[in-house]
Amino acid sequence: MLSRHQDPIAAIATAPGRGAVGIVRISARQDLTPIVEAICARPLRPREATYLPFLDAQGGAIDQGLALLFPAPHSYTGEHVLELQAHGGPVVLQLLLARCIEAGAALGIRLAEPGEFTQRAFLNGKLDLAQAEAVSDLIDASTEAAARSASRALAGALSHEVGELRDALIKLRMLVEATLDFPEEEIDFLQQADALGRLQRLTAQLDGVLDRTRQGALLREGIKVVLAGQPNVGKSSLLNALAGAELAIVTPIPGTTRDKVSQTIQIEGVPLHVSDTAGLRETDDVVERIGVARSWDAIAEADVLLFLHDLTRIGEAGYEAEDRAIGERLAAVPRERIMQVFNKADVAGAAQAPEGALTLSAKSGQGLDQLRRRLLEQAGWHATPEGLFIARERHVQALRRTREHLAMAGAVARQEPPALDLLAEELRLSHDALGEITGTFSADDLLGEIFSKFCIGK
Ligand SMILES: Nc1nc2c(c(=O)[nH]1)N(C=O)[C@@H](CNc1ccc(C(=O)N[C@@H](CCC(=O)O)C(=O)O)cc1)CN2
Ligand SMILES: Nc1nc2c(ncn2[C@@H]2O[C@H](COP(=O)(O)OP(=O)(O)OP(=O)(O)O)[C@@H](O)[C@H]2O)c(=O)[nH]1
Ligand SMILES: [Mg+2]
Repeated sequence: MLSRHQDPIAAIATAPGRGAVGIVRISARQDLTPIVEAICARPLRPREATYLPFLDAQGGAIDQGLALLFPAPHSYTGEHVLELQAHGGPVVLQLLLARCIEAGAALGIRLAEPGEFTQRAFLNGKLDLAQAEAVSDLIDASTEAAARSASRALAGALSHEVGELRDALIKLRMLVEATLDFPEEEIDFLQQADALGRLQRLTAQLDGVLDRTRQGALLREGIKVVLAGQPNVGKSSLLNALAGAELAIVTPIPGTTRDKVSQTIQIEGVPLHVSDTAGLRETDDVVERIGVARSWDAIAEADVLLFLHDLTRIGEAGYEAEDRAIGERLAAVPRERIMQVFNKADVAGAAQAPEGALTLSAKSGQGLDQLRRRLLEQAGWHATPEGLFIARERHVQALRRTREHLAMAGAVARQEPPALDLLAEELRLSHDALGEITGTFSADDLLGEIFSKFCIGK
């Protein structure tokens, strides 16, 4: 009995629907000659496109197209791969896929699961885990910046940076382990200083990679921006202005928005997931009350909370008391996440917002560019898109853990005399955390989770 990873697999490798051309592909450890004979009725030269009819079991043509055979290990998956490039209709591709399953029955062929081709490329050492993730990010990219940086990650940009860190870490580990192996020899002071120097350089290098990886993750995941404040201050107007579309209903009636309205917008290629919420106030209206409760839920999850105020109502006692009450309830939100923004500057005359707050008008658009800049700043975006690679929160977390263990190693190394076994252990843990990025050290459930998010056929 073969294990799951050893079954031959088949899938339609192009997006379902009507394309000009569609590809059905098969990947198998076993020689694919029986399937080639059945469907193509002639031998194929390796890696050479051959135009021929794809035959059904009765010898009739399902379609005419190009057949391409990639003998192992020189293929995408590292296994034997057969591609049948047919016309792109969904029915013809389904027929061709069913024919492949039928012709491969004796080999034990089955339909591929999501991401299974790429998972095999990973298992066979064609791609590391960060590159495999970049394949999925490239396909899912919704902006040019995301696509270009995913392509750089696929080409190995993140893997390369991680590889350099790993090499430096390995040298350091060897130094420490060598000293551990010869306990009778006195640890000389120079060697300890050397280890400390290496550790410091490695940490500085890691900080650089961590920063670029964080930028890459920002490009992929974006940030959650929540617009909150009293009714009628212009939250929905601001969402619409940022999105450039009439998404949320705007009226002069306080309490217009009852439910959260969300939209993803782009600023310099960074996705911002912006949510407009129901105005915060005490109310007897059952529906509005549920809406306000949802506003508070959204606030709790915001990366950036845009606390919106009405500049024309500054100095109004009731209005200001309400704002203070909201401010008190926001005490649980970390200060640095909150941005104070005063709206309706177009009709506010000489009214002044407090120091440090932004002033703008959702109606006239004044101040919006400054808001966009501040949002990017608040998100921690300072990258230039050139040379940037896409990354995931998972990579950032792994690098943080790598760094924490390096910091502990540093603390141990500075002790007199340093506890070498503890130092070695922290460096090992650091190395393991780093290995999670490229998958040299990854749990099976992590792999399952990553590949299951791919589309089928990839
Ligand atoms: N028709 C087709 N186009 C495609 C793919 C595919 O699978 N089929 N790809 C699927 O994602 C991407 C290209 N990825 C590929 C990666 C490696 C190999 C390959 O044959 N590798 C061999 C030989 C390398 C070489 O000649 O330099 C190897 O690694 O040994 C092919 C496609 C995008 N375009
Ligand atoms: N002059 C002016 N009017 C604005 C501006 N922004 C919003 N308004 C007006 O203020 C009123 C309320 O705007 P909304 O965007 O619905 O306010 P909101 O904060 O979403 O209100 P709720 O959904 O009730 O919480 C509408 O009449 C808008 O046209 C602005 O910048 N200038
Ligand atoms: Mg509203």
